[in-house]
Amino acid sequence: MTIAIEARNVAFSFGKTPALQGASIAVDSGEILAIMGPSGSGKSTLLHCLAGILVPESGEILFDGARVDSMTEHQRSSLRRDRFGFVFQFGQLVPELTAAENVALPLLLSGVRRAEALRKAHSWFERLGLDGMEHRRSGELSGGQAQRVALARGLVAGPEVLFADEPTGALDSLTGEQVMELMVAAAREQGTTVILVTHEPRVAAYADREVIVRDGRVNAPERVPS
Ligand SMILES: Nc1ncnc2c1ncn2[C@@H]1O[C@H](COP(=O)(O)OP(=O)(O)OP(=O)(O)O)[C@@H](O)[C@H]1O
Repeated sequence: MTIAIEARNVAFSFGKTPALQGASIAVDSGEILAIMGPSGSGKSTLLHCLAGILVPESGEILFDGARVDSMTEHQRSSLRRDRFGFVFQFGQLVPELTAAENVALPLLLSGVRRAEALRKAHSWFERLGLDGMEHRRSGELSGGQAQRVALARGLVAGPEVLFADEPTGALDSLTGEQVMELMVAAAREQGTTVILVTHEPRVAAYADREVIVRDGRVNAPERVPS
């Protein structure tokens, strides 16, 4: 197995609040990893450090042989745009844009021509059960539909790593499972590595592996003796 992305002994604080205190994790290429753990344990901070959104105070982030933590802001921004995809808890669609324009956004930002970007965006609607929703704005979509649009936006540019922070957190459990099924199927098809933060065991069950973050460090899950 090739390692896609790795955190080595990463520390990060918000002012005097330590969020990560020596967190290490290596994620295999194509692996779907669930990061679990109590509220405030550092899950989102770890995701943000891996994704090059936050820069660790110490430790290393490695992606495809490169040190993400020592890149310039411009390099990290290009990395996020060109090689990573993101899905957040509240879809965070741009309300002024149609669903199709929202999905096309990462392609437009990478310089793909508008017609081509919209064509690629449209192909995701049928795939995610969103036929006919292309021209709606986010206010005209249900929570589950909006989150599927956000998922399409996260995957449309064929990212090597998809970062998903509580992607089902705002959905009821059935809708959440539908989003997870689509996410896992699309990721497997594209060979995308997925790093998923969730506090829901039913959501984590879709992953190949679960780790637990406690007090800013990563542990393997505790096994209940049988
Ligand atoms: N922007 C911020 N400013 C100040 N402190 C923060 C900020 N973001 C997170 N923290 C603190 O850092 C620690 C880790 O937060 P983080 O959001 O990574 O935890 P989490 O495990 O993702 O929590 P949750 O499950 O509640 O989302 C917590 O003590 C939190 O209060």
